[in-house]
Amino acid sequence: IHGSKLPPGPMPLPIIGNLHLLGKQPSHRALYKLSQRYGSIMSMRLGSVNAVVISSPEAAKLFLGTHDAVFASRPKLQASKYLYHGKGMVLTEYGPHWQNVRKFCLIELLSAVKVNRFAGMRREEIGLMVGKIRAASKAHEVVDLGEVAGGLIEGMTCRMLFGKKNDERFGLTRKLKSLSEEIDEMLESLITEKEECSVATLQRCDQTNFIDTLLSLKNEYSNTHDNLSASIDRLTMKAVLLDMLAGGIDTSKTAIEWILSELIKHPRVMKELQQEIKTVVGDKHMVEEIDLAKLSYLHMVIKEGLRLYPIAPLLVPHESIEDVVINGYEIPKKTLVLVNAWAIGRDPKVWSENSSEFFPERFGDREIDFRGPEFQLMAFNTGRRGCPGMNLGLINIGLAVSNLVHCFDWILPNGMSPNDLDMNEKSGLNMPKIEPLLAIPTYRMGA
Ligand code: HEM
Repeated sequence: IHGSKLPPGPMPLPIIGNLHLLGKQPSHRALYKLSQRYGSIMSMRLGSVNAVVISSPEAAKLFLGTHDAVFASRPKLQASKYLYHGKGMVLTEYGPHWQNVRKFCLIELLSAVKVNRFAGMRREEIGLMVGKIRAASKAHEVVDLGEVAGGLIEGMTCRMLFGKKNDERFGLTRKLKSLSEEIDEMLESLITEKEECSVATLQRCDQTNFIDTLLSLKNEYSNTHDNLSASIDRLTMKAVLLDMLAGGIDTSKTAIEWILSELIKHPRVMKELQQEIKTVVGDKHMVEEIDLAKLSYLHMVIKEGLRLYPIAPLLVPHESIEDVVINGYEIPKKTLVLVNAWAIGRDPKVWSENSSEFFPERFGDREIDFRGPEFQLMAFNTGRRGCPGMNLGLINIGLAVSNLVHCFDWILPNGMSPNDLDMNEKSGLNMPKIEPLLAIPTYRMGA
């Protein structure tokens, strides 16, 4: 395929291609600026790799809707080489192995039924979090809300996957960033420990966690030629567990931190939300999972937060599995596709001139949802490669945010005004906040 029919884009340099254009600011911002010049379907060369960057809902609909199947693979990244050789889900190329693993996870871990089974556990963890913040409130201490959210989500995720938390093997956030060998050792020992457990011990557990499910499925099917069990070898088990940890913890933690930052910055929205929660939960001291469906303003707040801060601002890179012509442009096989969810979330053509403001009411009279057919709210992407943990993620965020604002009022330390809150994001795949959100809680439920 010759250059003339590729989508427009900046002229590449030898060897580095256009990499120099990504420069100092976060890539989603740099790519947004370039797209304003070259268009919402833009060619780039990232080193020696052909890439296309998508920056409007219409273009996203073409690539991830109409031609979803063509773009359902992932490029081979450096990381996937040593982290279990693409045996998991997130970075695994399109094919039967990825299909089996994804199906298995959707049925055995992430379906509404399975997620619901852990409601009691989540309630316990929320209770522990509220208790800790209450103690901080009594002592007039400053709380790092990102850290609190991270601890909560890590605890809930580990209990779902492993049936326990707070083991000296954890400390995951640190480990995920360090050597893969260390992670491997941790997962290996967690699986072995379960394997060595007697059936009686396993049956005593009231909730079956994901490792148990993986192991029992393997035994159940080991004499058949079932695709699923053939797929679930030791390496796959570890790869999948790692994907769940990596995909599920930092994303929700970062989302909670951004949403609370915006709430503290906008006292009007905070009051409105606290009022809605009070009306729905009445005298209850905690918001429960069954209340979430009735909290429509909370959902608007969460959507607005993820519109402005899509935690994976360029999603996860997609790759095409065959040549395809879109809008007259020829897109060759093995093109890397980046979808700029951040740019789509701030496009004034979709969200009007106040697109960079935090204004949850914009969802009041519009039917825009994460699953929407028009690809405006792309934080999860709901196509073939879309986030399989969306429902779980939304429950976790909903529970954390609602309880943090129902149980506590928050002010900034050292007399800082909400207007001065730093809202800049770091470069990185999951747009973390540069400055941690520090705030002082006051318990709202009486003494
Ligand atoms: C706020 C919370 C979350 C956000 C914003 C989020 C966002 C995303 C995004 C943007 C993708 C890539 C979609 C694409 O490339 O088209 C993704 C994929 C994925 N997410 Fe999430 N996610 C969240 C929570 C979770 C949770 C709780 C889990 C599981 C416990 C999870 C597991 C995964 C996995 C396994 C994939 C890879 C899917 C595949 O390649 O087939 N995510 N997520």
